Amino acid sequence: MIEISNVTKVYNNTHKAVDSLNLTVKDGEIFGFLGPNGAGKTTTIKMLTGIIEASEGEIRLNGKDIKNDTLAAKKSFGFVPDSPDMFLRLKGIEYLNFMADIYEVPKETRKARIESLAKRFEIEAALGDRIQSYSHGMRQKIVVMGALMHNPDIWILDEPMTGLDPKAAFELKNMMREHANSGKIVLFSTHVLEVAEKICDRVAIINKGKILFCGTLKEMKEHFKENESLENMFLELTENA
Ligand SMILES: Nc1ncnc2c1ncn2[C@@H]1O[C@H](COP(=O)(O)OP(=O)(O)OP(=O)(O)O)[C@@H](O)[C@H]1O
Repeated sequence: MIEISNVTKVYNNTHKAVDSLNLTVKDGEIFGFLGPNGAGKTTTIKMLTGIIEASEGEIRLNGKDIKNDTLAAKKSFGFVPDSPDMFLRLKGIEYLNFMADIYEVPKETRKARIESLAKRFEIEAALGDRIQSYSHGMRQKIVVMGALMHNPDIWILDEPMTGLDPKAAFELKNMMREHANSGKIVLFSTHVLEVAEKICDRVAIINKGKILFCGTLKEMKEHFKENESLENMFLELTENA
């Protein structure tokens, strides 16, 4: 379970990027975090993953407080940031082994995991190449693979579909569904409404740091007018905020 309680982030003592956010993500859910540019999605994800500290409030991942029990909390999730441009000098396989080392994944387990993920993402042939020679989509794939090396209960992904070709996006969506169906959590941010519409069990819509709506897509459709496209609902939500 992910529990976000009264979380606020103020940048430079002036700019409130996230304002008194409350959110609970339950086991078995794919949870979409939706919002326009600058809404506060990445800021929330950075607080969730312990990259930055909340100005106020509390965040727990599987009961572990990200501020006071950081290591235990961090072990429970795998994180895919919004830019995959990192560790460019490493070869793909070196990066995966590096991630597996950090999370103390036994040699045999990691080998099987790398083989199975590489096959799914059709990246086997490139694992011996440096990441700097990869396309954006290939970098995205290797970062996703790295985040999954320790088989985390909670997946946290910031705009994960960006740059993936249709086959890879399809595979990732299937993997997200399988993970949620096994009783685990997937939380991801997006401003691509169709992605959320297709795979999320619940969504939260955030704008100007505040949650405007949280619930199932069905509830959202009922909440607004029947049969209206998510895009219209989304515009309605954000325009009048
Ligand atoms: N390090 C920072 N210092 C100051 N302000 C910041 C910082 N990071 C983000 N902001 C501001 O906080 C607000 C929320 O930004 P954030 O990156 O969380 O939005 P987002 O929903 O992820 O947007 P996008 O979809 O464009 O990535 C924006 O107004 C942004 O300019």
